[in-house]
Amino acid sequence: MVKIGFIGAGNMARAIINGWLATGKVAAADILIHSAHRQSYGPYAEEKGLVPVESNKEVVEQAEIVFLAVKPLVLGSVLAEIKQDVQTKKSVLVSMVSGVSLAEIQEVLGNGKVELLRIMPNVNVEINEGITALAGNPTLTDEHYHFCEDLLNTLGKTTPLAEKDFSTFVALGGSSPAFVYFFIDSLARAGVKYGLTKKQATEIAAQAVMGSAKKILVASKTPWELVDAVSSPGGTTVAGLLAMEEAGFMTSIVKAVDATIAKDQKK
Ligand SMILES: NC(=O)C1=CN([C@@H]2O[C@H](COP(=O)(O)OP(=O)(O)OC[C@H]3O[C@@H](n4cnc5c(N)ncnc54)[C@H](O)[C@@H]3O)[C@@H](O)[C@H]2O)C=CC1
Ligand SMILES: O=C(O)[C@@H]1CCC=N1
Repeated sequence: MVKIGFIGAGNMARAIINGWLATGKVAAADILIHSAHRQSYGPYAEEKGLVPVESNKEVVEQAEIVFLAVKPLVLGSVLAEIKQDVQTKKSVLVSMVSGVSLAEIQEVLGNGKVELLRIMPNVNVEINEGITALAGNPTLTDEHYHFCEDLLNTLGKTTPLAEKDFSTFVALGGSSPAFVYFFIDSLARAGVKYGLTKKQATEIAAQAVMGSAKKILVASKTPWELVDAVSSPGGTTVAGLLAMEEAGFMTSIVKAVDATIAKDQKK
């Protein structure tokens, strides 16, 4: 089997790995992992049956596909560390690092042609309900692109995306789970204000959000038409919607997207 390596063992690496292990798409023994500190990847590797290795270089030496799951600030030093081995081994590098383009990665790696895939997943890949954007560099073969796409499709949905749109995708797909969790928590907190327990209120709010998202994905109506369908004339929903708008609901969402994009483009 193809060996898959992870450099970085944080939230995103674990979400992807846990998603694969849940479906059996990738065997634990085919996943190699290393990160900055033994205590941050050793116990996790042992718990899941992954193969812990001693250095980033070793990940590249032993894996055909290498996922870069580190923060933008450390990417440069990681690339410098593995540069030689990537050229020799001809590994495919898959970067999920936000705000770093394929051209910037290639520049650090030097002139040799390296197969690169840039992805932007979200944490919901852990429960196989993620959305992941993909952009390959010209060197990436169709075979390797489709292999990675197939791996990522088991984690939810994937979409090919022009690199110029990655910052927008970060806001709408990568960071947005946090925005939605925040919305659910706010709704639940309001339920607590009126006497529900937090657990009860969170379950009600989360189920309502999940059902609403599913409805939008299967309905032939636009979200606005669905809003109208819930809003009975003179009823409770329209009163709530107008209060949300008075508090600037849509503006607050657009501002969140603006700020996310601005931050991504500053990395
Ligand atoms: N958390 C999320 O929801 C998403 C994160 N991303 C991207 O994924 C990347 C990782 O994010 P998280 O997992 O959230 O961060 P994290 O902070 O949870 O994990 C970072 C990992 O990198 C390791 N690390 C640090 N220096 C290292 C080095 N020199 N060599 C090897 N490993 C090293 C750390 O030990 C840690 O395991 C970031 O670039 C982020 O932009 C992309 C999509 C969603
Ligand atoms: O907060 C971040 O920088 C990363 C990118 C997308 C989600 N988390």
